[in-house]
Amino acid sequence: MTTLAVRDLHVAVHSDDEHKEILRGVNLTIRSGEVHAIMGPNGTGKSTLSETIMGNPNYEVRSGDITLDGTSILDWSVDQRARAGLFLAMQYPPAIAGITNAEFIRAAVNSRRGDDDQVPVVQFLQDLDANLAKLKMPEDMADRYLNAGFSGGEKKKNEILQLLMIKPALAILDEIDSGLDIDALRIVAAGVNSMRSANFASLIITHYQRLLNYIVPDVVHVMKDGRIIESGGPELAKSLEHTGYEQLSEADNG
Ligand SMILES: Nc1ncnc2c1ncn2[C@@H]1O[C@H](COP(=O)(O)OP(=O)(O)OP(=O)(O)O)[C@@H](O)[C@H]1O
Repeated sequence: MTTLAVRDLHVAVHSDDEHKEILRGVNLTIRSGEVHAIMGPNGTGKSTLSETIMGNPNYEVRSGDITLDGTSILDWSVDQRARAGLFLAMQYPPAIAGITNAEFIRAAVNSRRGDDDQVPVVQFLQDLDANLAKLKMPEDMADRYLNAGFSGGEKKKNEILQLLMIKPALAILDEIDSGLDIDALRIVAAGVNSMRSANFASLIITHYQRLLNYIVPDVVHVMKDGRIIESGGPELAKSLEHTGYEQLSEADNG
């Protein structure tokens, strides 16, 4: 069982000429078995939160804490966080020439499993083929360089392929629905839903209620101006579709 807690988190971003505070006191607790969604206007800090949880050094934690099962992870490297079970499906996954998709995924799977428990090659390939089929991805996508020349939708599916292979304890999915056609959206959502269990937690960042019709979250949060200003059940996402974000104010922040 895993509990990720974010406590009064203030984060600034390193840019050339300024140190702008993007997150201004975020509080969030996600436990195994739960799926949380974060919605909110553009530029409000959703990706900043996900990158900070994963340990991207471009984001500077000014104050507050992020804990995994009660232990602060602020000093942990990205690698340590990944080995502890955190996973980020990125909004803009980078392409890496020279490393095939299969090599990358195998290295990630083995890193998560540890030196004493490396995945046997045959088992890895069987698992990979099964998950490629599940996501309706052509088999040759495993042998292509990571994300090189992948379409927008293929990149998103590939992030979910990694999710299914690595089997993290807590997955942050940053706009995995953007750029997906309707069929791909269903396939990706089914892939995520197949991971749902008492041992898996997820934080889903999305702009669209539509994704949440397929992956029904336990909790929906609204982030605005670097804070979570409202939390509720799946019905909150539905009402936002009608009302938008304008009427929500920071005064609602608990
Ligand atoms: N590396 C960076 N350099 C400069 N500004 C940055 C950087 N990263 C993020 N920001 C700024 O921080 C703010 C929050 O960005 P972030 O990507 O977290 O928002 P978001 O809520 O995920 O937005 P969207 O819904 O549009 O994806 C934005 O104003 C963005 O321009």
